[in-house]
Amino acid sequence: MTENRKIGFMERLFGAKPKPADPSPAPPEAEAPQTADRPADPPPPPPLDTPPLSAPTEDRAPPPDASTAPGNSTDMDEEPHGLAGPPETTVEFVEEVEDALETPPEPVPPIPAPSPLSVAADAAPRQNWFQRLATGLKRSSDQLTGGITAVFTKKRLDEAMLEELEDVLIQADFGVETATSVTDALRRDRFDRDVTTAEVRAVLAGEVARVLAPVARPLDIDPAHKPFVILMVGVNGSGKTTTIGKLAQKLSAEGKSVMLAAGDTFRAAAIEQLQVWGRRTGAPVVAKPTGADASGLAFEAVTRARAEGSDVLIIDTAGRLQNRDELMSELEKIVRVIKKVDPTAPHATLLTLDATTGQNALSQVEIFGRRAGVSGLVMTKLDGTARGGILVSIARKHGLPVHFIGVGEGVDDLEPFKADDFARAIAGRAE
Ligand SMILES: Nc1nc2c(ncn2[C@@H]2O[C@H](COP(=O)(O)OP(=O)(O)OP(=O)(O)O)[C@@H](O)[C@H]2O)c(=O)[nH]1
Repeated sequence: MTENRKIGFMERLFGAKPKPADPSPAPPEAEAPQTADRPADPPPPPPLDTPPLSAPTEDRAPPPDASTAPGNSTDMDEEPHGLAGPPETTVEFVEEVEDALETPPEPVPPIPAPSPLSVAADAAPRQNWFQRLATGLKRSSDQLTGGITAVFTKKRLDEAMLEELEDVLIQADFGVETATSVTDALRRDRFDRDVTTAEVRAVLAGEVARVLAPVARPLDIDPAHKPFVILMVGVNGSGKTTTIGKLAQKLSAEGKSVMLAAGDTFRAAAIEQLQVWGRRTGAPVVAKPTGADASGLAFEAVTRARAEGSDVLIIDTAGRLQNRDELMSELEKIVRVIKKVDPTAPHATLLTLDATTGQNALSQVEIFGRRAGVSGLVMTKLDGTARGGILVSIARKHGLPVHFIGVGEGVDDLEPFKADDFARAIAGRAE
């Protein structure tokens, strides 16, 4: 019987009822003309789902303009990626950046980043984190609940229902192993007995929590390192800069002195975006004019943070696709140069993963891990996908710590990752 089931399962995977196309094959290398300093990045892999709430997924089309968060937009944002002569090369701009470097920023009390989501949240009664998590994961949980309800039309659990459930879970990106462990557990405990959808969701939540518990690890800022250097890496538009802002806010609120480094020297808008976050959180920002060498900037930033006794230095980097060898080499160089100032740094290299990129995230973890020595993950935009199960696939395959997850653009929408909460929210067990 098991044998029959396995054959049926493979057929369903690759045969009569295939899973939707896997976007993981890397997009072809851009053959478009390259700029003198740096090739224009091809767009990041397309999301599998309908675009999320507002601007975010738009940002991942070329150019990867990250600055659509209110307060961050500039005229420059309209510039196509890589076009010559943007205003950031003007004397005024350069002076502005240099002035910003010279003038110590006035301490500004941290204010939450305004966003359509946080504004809406302010109007409504304030949600606690679990409620926001459950709201953020609603697309995923609705899709799952709908799929499970459609499968469990009969009371008594039979093999056909288990096979269909396996499909539902695989299509939600939980991965084959998690899907089979859920159905194996149900087969073992419930076969030929009455089962409700709530019981199925409870089994799913249990399995998800079991897989995620070992990777749900907080980001430990070791005070022995001063500064504790965090390098933020990821593909274009995955949420690096926004995550840096949210992290800076959290760390400042804990009483740590934070310095930021605008290492995405390729985009003026990214530099400005970080400066806005710096003003909001009272963190000084080390920046250079667009086009400056990113590793040189990282060197300066570590040197300055050390001289000023900062507790934490967070270095932004330009978004890059993992299959762009020369850009990944540039990242390796940044790491090498940081080590010249402090051989133990970076103390954390965080990969931000956009949950809407689906299966491609697996290859991002693998290649960024190999080239940049990723120490932990931040998964953003879980609110923009119905396939939040991808986090479970990544945890099972790579076992890297997941420090934070993002379920919105607001400053409160990033929280330390907790396996149980995530499991309950995604399985629609918000009670
Ligand atoms: N809905 C939602 N949007 C998010 C989340 N995190 C980030 N964003 C949005 O995603 C967009 C891109 O974020 P950025 O932080 O600029 O991304 P980036 O990785 O720095 O981008 P590049 O510098 O182009 O590589 C912005 O509009 C953010 O507001 C999240 O958890 N949920």
